[in-house]
Amino acid sequence: MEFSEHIKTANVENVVLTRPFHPPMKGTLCLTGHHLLLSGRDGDSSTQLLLLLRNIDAIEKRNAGSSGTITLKCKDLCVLQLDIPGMEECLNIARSIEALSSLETVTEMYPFFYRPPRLSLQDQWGLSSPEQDFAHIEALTDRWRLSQAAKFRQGGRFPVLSYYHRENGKVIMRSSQPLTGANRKRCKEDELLLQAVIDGSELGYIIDTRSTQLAQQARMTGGGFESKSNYIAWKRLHRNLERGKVLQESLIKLAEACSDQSHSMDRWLSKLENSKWLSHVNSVLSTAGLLAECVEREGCSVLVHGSDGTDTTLLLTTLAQLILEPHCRTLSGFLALLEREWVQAGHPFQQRCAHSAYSHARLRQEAPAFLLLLDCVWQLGRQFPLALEFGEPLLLQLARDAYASDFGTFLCNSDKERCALGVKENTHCLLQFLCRPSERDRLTNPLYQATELAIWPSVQPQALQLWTGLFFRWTQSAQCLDKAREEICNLVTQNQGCNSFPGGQRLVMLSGWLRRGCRSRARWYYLPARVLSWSPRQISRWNKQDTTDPAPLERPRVLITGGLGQLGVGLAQLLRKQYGTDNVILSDIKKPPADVFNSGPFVYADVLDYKNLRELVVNNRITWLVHYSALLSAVGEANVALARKINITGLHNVLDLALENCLRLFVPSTIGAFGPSSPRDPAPDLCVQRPRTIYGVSKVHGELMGEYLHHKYGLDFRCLRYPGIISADTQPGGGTTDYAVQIFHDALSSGQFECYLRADTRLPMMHIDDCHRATVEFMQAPDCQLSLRTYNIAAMSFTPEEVAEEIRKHLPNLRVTYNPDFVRQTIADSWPMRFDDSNAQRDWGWRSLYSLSELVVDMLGSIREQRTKSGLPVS
Ligand SMILES: NC(=O)C1=CN([C@@H]2O[C@H](COP(=O)(O)OP(=O)(O)OC[C@H]3O[C@@H](n4cnc5c(N)ncnc54)[C@H](O)[C@@H]3O)[C@@H](O)[C@H]2O)C=CC1
Ligand SMILES: CC(=O)[C@H](N)C(=O)O
Repeated sequence: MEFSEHIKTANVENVVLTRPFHPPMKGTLCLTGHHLLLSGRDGDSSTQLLLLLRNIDAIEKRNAGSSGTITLKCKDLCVLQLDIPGMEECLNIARSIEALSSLETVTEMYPFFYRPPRLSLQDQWGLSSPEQDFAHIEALTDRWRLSQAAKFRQGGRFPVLSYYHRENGKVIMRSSQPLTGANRKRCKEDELLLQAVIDGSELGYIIDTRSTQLAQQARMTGGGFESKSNYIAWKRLHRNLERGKVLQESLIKLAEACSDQSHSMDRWLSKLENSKWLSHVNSVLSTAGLLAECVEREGCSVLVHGSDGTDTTLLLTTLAQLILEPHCRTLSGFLALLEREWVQAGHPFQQRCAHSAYSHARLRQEAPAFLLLLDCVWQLGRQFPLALEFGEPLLLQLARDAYASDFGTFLCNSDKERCALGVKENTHCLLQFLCRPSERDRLTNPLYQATELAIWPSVQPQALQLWTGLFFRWTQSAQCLDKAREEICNLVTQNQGCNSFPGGQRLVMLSGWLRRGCRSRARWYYLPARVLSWSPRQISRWNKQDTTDPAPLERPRVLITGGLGQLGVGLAQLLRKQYGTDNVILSDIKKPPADVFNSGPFVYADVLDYKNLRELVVNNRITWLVHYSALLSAVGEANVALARKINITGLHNVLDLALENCLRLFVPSTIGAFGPSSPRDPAPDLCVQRPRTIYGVSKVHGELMGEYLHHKYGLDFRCLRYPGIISADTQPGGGTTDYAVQIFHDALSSGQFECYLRADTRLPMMHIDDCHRATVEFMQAPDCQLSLRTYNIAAMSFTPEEVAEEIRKHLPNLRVTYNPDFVRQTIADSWPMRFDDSNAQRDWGWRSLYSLSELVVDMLGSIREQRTKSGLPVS
């Protein structure tokens, strides 16, 4: 049938179009085989609407007198209304649209007629070439075996390589379910194929995207799963991901909720929840995280499948690659990934995207699996604003083109069908087109900064948001989003012209401003991370820039590791006063005393147990991490292996966590990070650092790692070099400066003190209150005020003799003897005598409050009070 046979009325005058964000437009409507065109005048200028008929999901007609109204509900969720004079014209137009928007013959569809000026049909179709990508990997098996294995898998989808981890050599494979059936059939070739992937000693995982129950039920219809006894080295994990009708209904409910602006808050929230769309996003992202974790962290190969291997399987393999593989996060890498994992892998686009959310037609094979993928990618981009080279415009275009496109990429249900119908010879490839330099500007993320690290998505409830750019696109103006993007582009350009910061740091600072706000430089920058999500609702809420109080949501959630030592409890007290008791969690591997346990949240956390730490951070929505766990100088020298483990391995765990979860990380360093070859009086921030203790070596390592990750990946790393800390309420944990605490206790208990350092050993010291205040002030300092990531802080400097002399002003009978301990004396002799902290004073206004005489008064007063309360004698 010719197109013209579907068109009874081709032109109608005086049609009025009503559409979102435009005034009504009157003009001439014209219908062609593939488009609806409305040309009219808007004031002095002529305007046009050109709508691809395939984009129309549902048509609703209404007659009123001699005219009629047609409502067109589009697959991209836009809703248009046409008021057409003449009832017959209206009916004819509606009938034509109904017929032409649902053409079934692929070669009649618009991509076969689309011939834009600068594109040639000779242009190559393929972006990715699996043969080339995986050329370095040995072929796993021969053709015959493959054909046997293919017969054993649904639709012939035998396990194929999807991703190869270059560092550990592990792979992600995908397939369909094995056809074991009720008789538990097996296939030697399939078993050998999987066995060939892992050598005998290893374990592999099979992630089955169905629940155990569904997988078992599949046996009744000829499908099934890999039994433990036949696939000995493979461990099956079942994760129930929704598919098909359930997903489609979820999209329909969500679109319905989003299109009605009259909902009250309660109704909106309940409709949103009812749609379960965000739960699907959550399940998919969590399972993709699990898949990536199996490969990267556990070092295991993984096979993924559900039933057909063409929907949920592809969601997981695509997202895992985005999480793990930096190249997939570039524009061309991502498009090649989509081509490989969706177009070539045989996602049935034509069936799945036949209808979108508005159609009244009976559901057949529709399911928004691809849309769900794009939503998950959007969530990743929102959580890691610098990590993806492409931005939201690309995702929106893909979402639209999957349903209705000028290009042939998403036609048909498999590559085989595409080849049979000559799609590649007779249509243009969208993915190829999007890679053209002319498109890049529009599609790239101005903040992009490549990172080699995996980007682990957070799936805690607050981390996932509704993709308003897609679902509210036609109900809320996106103007402010465009403006925000424009401003970001300007900022990036301006920053590129600013020579005062090295290239990488400029962007990091920019993102820091955008995320946290830098009030000291310019109010304008006080746009928190949410702006990067382009969410109109939030922009208007957060754009109130005049307030100087931190927004309540900006309150940090703090975790302190090693919190039961000399310093942790006091810091927690101070932070809790400012941010609320529940927002500060102390942790340690020791049992807390009752008063600490009762004063606020406490959890067990071993810094060597990465998983547990990660759980704590994720479950408690931690945003600041204070890493206090360590073995101090004297104890460390007595147990080098343990010190290395806790101080270095523990630190690496914390660094990884902080990077993954965008935490502000505080790691204290020490006067012990200097050695005999460093300037000693005073020691500046930057100088030779060659410490001679494992404690000092681990601290220098920490300073350098943190600074490196800051410069390379933007980690918000902050480090203060503390002097010896003097406290009355808590005991020091085995350092070289501990004598300066013990002397007060002994002075008040026995009046005698034996010092393990020589009388003239001068070291920098500080009252614990100053130490805590410095830490909190430094943590609160805006990024842009910090010219360094590691600062010395100083207060006073004294020898044992001098402090004893000061104590004698209050306790004249104090007797001090000196019996130097070789290890601690050697350590102390290698440390600075004084600290230069002028950078901290200049950059973020650091000042100590306690002098030696004030410290002595405070220490004696506090310890005296403690002893009296406990009924102990006071000398
Ligand atoms: N107290 C001082 O004079 C100075 C301290 N610092 C640094 O400040 C931080 C805190 O110091 P303090 O409180 O004095 O130390 P501390 O030795 O009193 O406390 C360290 C805490 O770490 C905990 N810990 C040990 N192994 C652990 C593990 N595997 N997982 C979790 N926790 C573990 C211990 O149970 C202990 O409660 C340390 O990093 C230290 O190097 C730096 C300079 C001076
Ligand atoms: C100064 C320190 O780092 C600590 N108190 C120690 O003496 O080890």
